Amino acid sequence: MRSARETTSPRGCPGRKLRWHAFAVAFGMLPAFAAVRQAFMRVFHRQGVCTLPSSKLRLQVPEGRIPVAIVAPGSFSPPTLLHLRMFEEARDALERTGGKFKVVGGYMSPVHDAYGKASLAPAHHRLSMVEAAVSDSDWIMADSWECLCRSEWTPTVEVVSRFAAELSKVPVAVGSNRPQCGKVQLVMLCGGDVLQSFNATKPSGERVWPDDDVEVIVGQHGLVCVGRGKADLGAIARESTVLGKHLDKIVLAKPRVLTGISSSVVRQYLASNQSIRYLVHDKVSRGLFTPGLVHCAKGFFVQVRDYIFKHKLNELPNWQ
Ligand SMILES: Nc1ncnc2c1ncn2[C@@H]1O[C@H](COP(=O)(O)OP(=O)(O)OP(=O)(O)O)[C@@H](O)[C@H]1O
Ligand SMILES: NC(=O)c1ccc[n+]([C@@H]2O[C@H](COP(=O)(O)O)[C@@H](O)[C@H]2O)c1
Repeated sequence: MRSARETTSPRGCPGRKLRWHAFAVAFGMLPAFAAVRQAFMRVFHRQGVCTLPSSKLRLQVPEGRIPVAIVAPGSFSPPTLLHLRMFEEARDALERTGGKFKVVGGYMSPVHDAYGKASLAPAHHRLSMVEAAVSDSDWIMADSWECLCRSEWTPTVEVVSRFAAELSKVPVAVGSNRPQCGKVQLVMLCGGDVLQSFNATKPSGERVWPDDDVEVIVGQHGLVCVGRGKADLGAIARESTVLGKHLDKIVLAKPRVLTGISSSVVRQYLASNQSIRYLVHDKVSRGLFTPGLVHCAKGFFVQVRDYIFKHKLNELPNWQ
């Protein structure tokens, strides 16, 4: 497998972008500078700080295979081992689908703080934890565009479309053909709860996911969904008007092992001062990835504990 690091990037000068990115990340690790970092990332967006990471992309796939990249939008507050496991399940499911696809890379895209869920740790902490969680994966990457390079929450359809547009600039070789742009197909990755939410309506009567958005995400790109519980995902997809039209674009993965691990469970462990080891990647739980991450992980712990202290909670806070 050739990696993008060994090749000349189609978008030129990756070294310079990486140095800028390293500076931006190091700078933003200091919590006091979080807002400055966001502004900094936005200002330098045009200069390449927020360009798509491509170092782990596979640039060659076997003859007859469609190169596919996977993007999982989510809160990742914090990222758990099951988020990583979800990517492995999704890749296996896609590559099993009639030997049609070859997965060339995966992206975790933490949502912007402005999404407004009370359980969101600040974006720079979540991004750093995601970066730590994927640090020893040879194919999953963390992308900062959605959480740090935008000034507000971005509907997922736009996130997915931006990934597709960026990946269309990456030349990939199929078999012995010369590398060509526009070959990579993008699919969104989600858990069964998100698939169910495609049919959900807010108390205001508004759809959680507008049908037009689902039409683009699933109909134009594709969806791989990993079961989290006993829900019959096939039935959910068939019974939905918009999903039902695109069953050929939906791949369902049914993990052999189900656990109740979720970010909320991890937050509850943290809140009650219990170990979170083996629920999250070790580098996330120990915060030993970089000096920056020590800060980040401590920041996250301190946030939760401060909350408990401040509110004199004897019980677990309801962070959901
Ligand atoms: N155990 C799991 N199996 C399959 N998908 C999962 C699992 N945990 C999370 N996901 C999926 O990962 C994506 C991001 O999830 P998110 O960051 O909201 O995590 P979460 O564990 O559901 O968080 P929370 O507990 O805070 O609601 C979503 O598509 C979600 O369905
Ligand atoms: N209409 C939309 O684009 C839409 C709706 C709900 C959730 N989402 C995304 O789904 C992800 C998970 O959100 P929840 O944790 O609320 O399920 C987030 O990245 C969020 O941006 C998008």
